[in-house]
Amino acid sequence: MIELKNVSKLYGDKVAVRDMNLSIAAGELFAFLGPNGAGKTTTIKMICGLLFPSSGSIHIGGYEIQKDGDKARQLISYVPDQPYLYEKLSGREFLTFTADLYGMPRSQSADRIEEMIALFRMQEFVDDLSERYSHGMRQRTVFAAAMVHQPKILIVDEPTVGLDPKSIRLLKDLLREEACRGTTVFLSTHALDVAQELGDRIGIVDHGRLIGCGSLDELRKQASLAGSLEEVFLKITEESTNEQEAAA
Ligand SMILES: Nc1ncnc2c1ncn2[C@@H]1O[C@H](COP(=O)(O)OP(=O)(O)OP(=O)(O)O)[C@@H](O)[C@H]1O
Repeated sequence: MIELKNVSKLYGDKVAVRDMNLSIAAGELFAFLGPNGAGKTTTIKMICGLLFPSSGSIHIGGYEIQKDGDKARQLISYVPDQPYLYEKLSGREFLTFTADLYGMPRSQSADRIEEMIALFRMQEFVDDLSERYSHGMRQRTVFAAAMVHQPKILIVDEPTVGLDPKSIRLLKDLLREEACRGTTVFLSTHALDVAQELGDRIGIVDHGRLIGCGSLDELRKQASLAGSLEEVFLKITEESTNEQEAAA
């Protein structure tokens, strides 16, 4: 569903993503990890078609993102780490606006919007202006909007930051259910417990390179460790840093 072939991205001389190859199947929940500045956001922006690779190719549902960007983007919803809303719209108006943008007929979108309001427990605030929303309410509204047109691919950046434990549980269950329904979920996070609990596979990126990719057991083998994802992550990234330093 998501296919990156030899993808690199340069900002001037700075290599943000280096020769990345990655294939993510339909219905997979893929967790993407990496230290600050590793290249995660750049990779996400390229998958969403917001940035183009300097070299290599990206296919989304079979569509090449540079040639068939509109068709590829139609399959994707992106939930950024900062939930942005139009302050003078209510949550319900924002959901309607989003459904309109995706070309959903009003007869179809009305029921789907009600479903999303119930799923994200937005009933109490959905008709208030979003300028009054707390961070958690904003996050839930942005998620509901991202899912209103039933995207085949859901890309989420740091979804649990600033949420209370109940909302985190709701979100984790939802992402798992979406994947079970066949949605491809690409989850970028620093929360290793979330990645360990949810990820079918985990990709570790460092200095723009994919330095580990597989199930937790496969990553444990790579690190020669039987520990938690945190221990495995630290070992793999430390080895990568040592290699970089030796090469330099
Ligand atoms: N617009 C830009 N111009 C120049 N350099 C950039 C730009 N955006 C990102 N970079 C650089 O590219 C590298 C990768 O950045 P990116 O934002 O993709 O990392 P990240 O893994 O998302 O980091 P974080 O976890 O801190 O959000 C960093 O060295 C960053 O400084």
